Amino acid sequence: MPLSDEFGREVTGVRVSLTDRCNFDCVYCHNEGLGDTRGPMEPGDDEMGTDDVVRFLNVVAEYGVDSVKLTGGEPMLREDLAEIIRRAPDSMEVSMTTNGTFLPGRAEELKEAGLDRVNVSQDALDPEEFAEITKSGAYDKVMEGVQAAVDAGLAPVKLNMVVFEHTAGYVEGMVDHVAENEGLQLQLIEYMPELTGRPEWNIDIQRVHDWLAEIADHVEHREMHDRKRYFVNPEAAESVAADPQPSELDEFQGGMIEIVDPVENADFCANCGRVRVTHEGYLKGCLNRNDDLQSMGEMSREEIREAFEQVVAERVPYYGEYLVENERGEYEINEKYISAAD
Ligand SMILES: Nc1nc2c(ncn2[C@@H]2O[C@H](COP(=O)(O)OP(=O)(O)OP(=O)(O)O)[C@@H](O)[C@H]2O)c(=O)[nH]1
Ligand SMILES: C[S@@+](CC[C@H](N)C(=O)[O-])C[C@H]1O[C@@H](n2cnc3c(N)ncnc32)[C@H](O)[C@@H]1O
Ligand code: SF4
Ligand code: SF4
Repeated sequence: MPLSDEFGREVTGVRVSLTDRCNFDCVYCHNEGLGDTRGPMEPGDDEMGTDDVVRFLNVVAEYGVDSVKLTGGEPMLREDLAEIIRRAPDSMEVSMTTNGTFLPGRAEELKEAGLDRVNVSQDALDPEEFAEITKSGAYDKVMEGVQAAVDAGLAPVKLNMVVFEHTAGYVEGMVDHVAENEGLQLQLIEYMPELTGRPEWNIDIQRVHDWLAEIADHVEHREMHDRKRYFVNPEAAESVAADPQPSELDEFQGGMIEIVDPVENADFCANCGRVRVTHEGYLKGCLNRNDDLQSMGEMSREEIREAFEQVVAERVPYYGEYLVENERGEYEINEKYISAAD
């Protein structure tokens, strides 16, 4: 039976950041709240070891956690990635979010190890625009990586595109791209300035919703985060039942566009059921907070249990509870959490 926080939010998933290292330097990167990705590429002493990650997953599986997202930094920089996946509990769906550069030649091996699916970050279809955003010349590798993931059956392969000032003009092209290419789906992620600053890069995500609603044949709500999914490929949309089961939607292969819009969205936070783990082995109840880190000590099973129960008990929806709207419509820290934020 999954644990719930005092806002009735069950925790059924974990997001594990395997490293804060990365071979890219994306201009928008929040690095899951862990600071700058730049620095040495060699494994740091501070990273959780293979056994710690596996032990953690086994303990939380006992609490009904049935999915894990491996992320980073760039999770494919971890040499023990396949081993972690292989030793993850069978009861868990294992997915990964990656920049895709290391997928060529390795996607098959990860699939065999038990990886179910991948999300690959891709913010533009043009190599120069791509380089401008990621500060990397690895465009061809990423395109190859996406194809390698499709070929290996890591489905659905979701392309993650951050929608902000630099990319707003590429959204239409990306929508066409996934509609035309079988095996791909698109996640349009609202730029989150909370950890990175630059609020002037924000675009109005509602305009993207409105545009997709106009061209979509079918619209669904995903339970997680109350996210909206638009089905834009007419032929593909017809193959979805009138009242599809979530599993059918997950299998949908073409023209599906999901919007991830967490910014100032209390409904998104009210439906948030995932706890995070930093590469150093700290639990974290919310992406946007840095005052809720919970140590797992030496990561014995008992310490993991205690810390996990505590972090769940202390989870708070960020928008709507930790931050509340004032009379001017701006979000500010709820008075009852002000001492925690100091
Ligand atoms: N604020 C906030 N943003 C999130 C949350 N989950 C995902 N995001 C944003 O969406 C980005 C992409 O998430 P992914 O790692 O691809 O995974 P996902 O979309 O959440 O999960 P799946 O759709 O199940 O693959 C994250 O890096 C965040 O920017 C969340 O719980 N809170
Ligand atoms: C931090 S990255 C880690 C995994 C991997 N390196 C990658 O890029 O896919 C995870 C996701 O966060 C997204 N992301 C990073 N910074 C963001 C921001 N400020 N706003 C919205 N999404 C962001 C990225 O686009 C990526 O899809
Ligand atoms: S690839 Fe991922 S972790 Fe690396 S800089 Fe880009 S968004 Fe951040
Ligand atoms: S509560 Fe935090 S982690 Fe959950 S959706 Fe809101 S901002 Fe994201």
